[in-house]
Amino acid sequence: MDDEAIGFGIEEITNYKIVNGKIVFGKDDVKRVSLNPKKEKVSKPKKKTSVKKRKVKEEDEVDEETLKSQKKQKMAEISSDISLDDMIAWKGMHIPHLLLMGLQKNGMTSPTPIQSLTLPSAIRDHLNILGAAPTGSGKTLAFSLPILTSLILDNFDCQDNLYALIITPTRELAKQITQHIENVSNHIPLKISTIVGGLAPQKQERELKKKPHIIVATPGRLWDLWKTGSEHLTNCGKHLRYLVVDEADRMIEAAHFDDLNKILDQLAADQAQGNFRQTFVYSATLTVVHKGPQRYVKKKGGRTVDGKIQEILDRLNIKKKPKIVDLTAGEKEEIKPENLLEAKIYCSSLEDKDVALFVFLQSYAGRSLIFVNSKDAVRRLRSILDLLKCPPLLLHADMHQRQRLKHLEKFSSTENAILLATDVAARGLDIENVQHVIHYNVPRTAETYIHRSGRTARANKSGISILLVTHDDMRKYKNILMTLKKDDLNDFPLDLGHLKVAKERVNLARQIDVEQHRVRKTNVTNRWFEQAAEEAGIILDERQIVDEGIDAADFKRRNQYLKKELNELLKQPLTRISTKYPDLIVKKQNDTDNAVKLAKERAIKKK
Ligand SMILES: Nc1ncnc2c1ncn2[C@@H]1O[C@H](COP(=O)(O)OP(=O)(O)OP(=O)(O)O)[C@@H](O)[C@H]1O
Repeated sequence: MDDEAIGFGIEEITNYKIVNGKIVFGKDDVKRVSLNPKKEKVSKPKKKTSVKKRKVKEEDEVDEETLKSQKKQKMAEISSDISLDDMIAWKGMHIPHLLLMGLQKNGMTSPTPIQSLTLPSAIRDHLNILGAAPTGSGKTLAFSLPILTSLILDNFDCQDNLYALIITPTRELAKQITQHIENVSNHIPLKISTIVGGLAPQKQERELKKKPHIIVATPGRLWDLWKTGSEHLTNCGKHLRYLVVDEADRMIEAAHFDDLNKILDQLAADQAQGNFRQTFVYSATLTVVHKGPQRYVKKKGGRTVDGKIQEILDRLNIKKKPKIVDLTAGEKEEIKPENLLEAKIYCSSLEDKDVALFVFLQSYAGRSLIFVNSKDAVRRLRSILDLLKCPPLLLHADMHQRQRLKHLEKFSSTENAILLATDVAARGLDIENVQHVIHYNVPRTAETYIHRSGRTARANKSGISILLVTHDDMRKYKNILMTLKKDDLNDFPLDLGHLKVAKERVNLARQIDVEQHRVRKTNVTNRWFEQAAEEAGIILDERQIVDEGIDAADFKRRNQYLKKELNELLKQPLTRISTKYPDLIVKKQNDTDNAVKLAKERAIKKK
């Protein structure tokens, strides 16, 4: 990091009012006061300062140097005498007072390492940034604070043009980023909109008519609105000052890249000559490259770190060399957050996995997030956990958006809750106090493993990630270990004292589920045949009816009997609910200062 950045006085704006949604600065004298109480002196005679409403020049007139010096001048002019003693750690980050107030309100009294290492370069030096840092380390504010700072310094005067565009892979993440930005923006007249699929496009078109300064979007819906000629988007490239691609390594994967590419092409085509735009690219796995058998490595697109970075720069069309801050690289480095404990439970069969999961959920209270690889697995596990009286909330791509958000909200607000999800929940979601992440299925890539695990142990809190592994998973498991440069994960010492009892219950639940599912499937198939025959006006041949030898009355009787038996067993508590973990889980709290120091040393070494 550039040490020059530190020591640049903290910028504060205090003499303002908000009139008609705009900041109007007072004409009072202002003074620069050190936030360091020791250095605080009686202020010098004050210079008359007024921050005039600035007409935004046509972008093609604004060159980088002019912009830099204008901003620097304003930074030097704007100061205050309000004491923010507890915010001293933000000194040198070039964050205006209005934002410091928002940060203070949210208890963010010091920047996280990725914020310390990127904010001065983004705000003062106007650099493009490529940032890699562990999950839960504050990357959202690392890219949001420079945008908000710039908007404040420009007095929100962007003539109703789109100022910043943040693109992200999932709807929930888009909503969450908007929320994080709003949380620290309560002192500024910010207009921000979330544009995602799954909600009525008409409503989002109305949102765009409000001409937000910032749009947070998923690429599919954004491109849909762009295509239909939404005014706020058409030609926005001429004025757009900030482009953020969050979870960039995911965004350039095939599933998302088509729409993203069209958006980037449009932005490039609209960009006027000399236009100064900053691009921020962030992810926890930006620099993860696959190690392992050559065949696997090739398939997963892994090469060298430099190769991967270059690919991202090329795909996102970033021409000007960015500042790269990588807090996940290095031979001995761990990509995971410091307070995350990783472990595995070896299971000899799928049945064993179900038993291990049940015993774990019964033994440890708290918020647990279970990841599976498919919607089929969601269906099966949901049914079994329901029968075992551990009902999970669900999150997968086939659910209606409202339902997805409702389940997430319920999970976030319930102390002992289970969320059963596909990888749609793997990236970015910031749910407070998730204590356990359980990988019921071994993920397909190391990146997914890192992101899933990162839903716990966020913002210096502790958490556990447990991988359930069977013999069939071994190849995938070994490949993940190789990429993460680990020999093996510790075994989680699950208390199997109640194994026999647990097995009995789980097996009953599995049996009920298999039978229920068979009946349901047969009914659905037959209903489909009947409907098709009716629509075609033909009489259904008896041989076409699927007959699995199921007698409806028989099934009902048996189903009721098994359920009653299971419910009787479940009346006896399996183990005592505990919040204590085995010894290996106790971890020290992270020391942010040390982390910053370490990261700086690393950055210097890398150079
Ligand atoms: N300076 C700070 N001080 C205290 N808490 C912070 C600070 N910056 C961010 N946080 C909090 O840390 C949590 C994690 O932040 P964020 O979601 O930005 O992580 P992330 O690095 O983007 O994670 P992921 O890689 O999983 O997307 C959030 O709850 C956020 O409010």
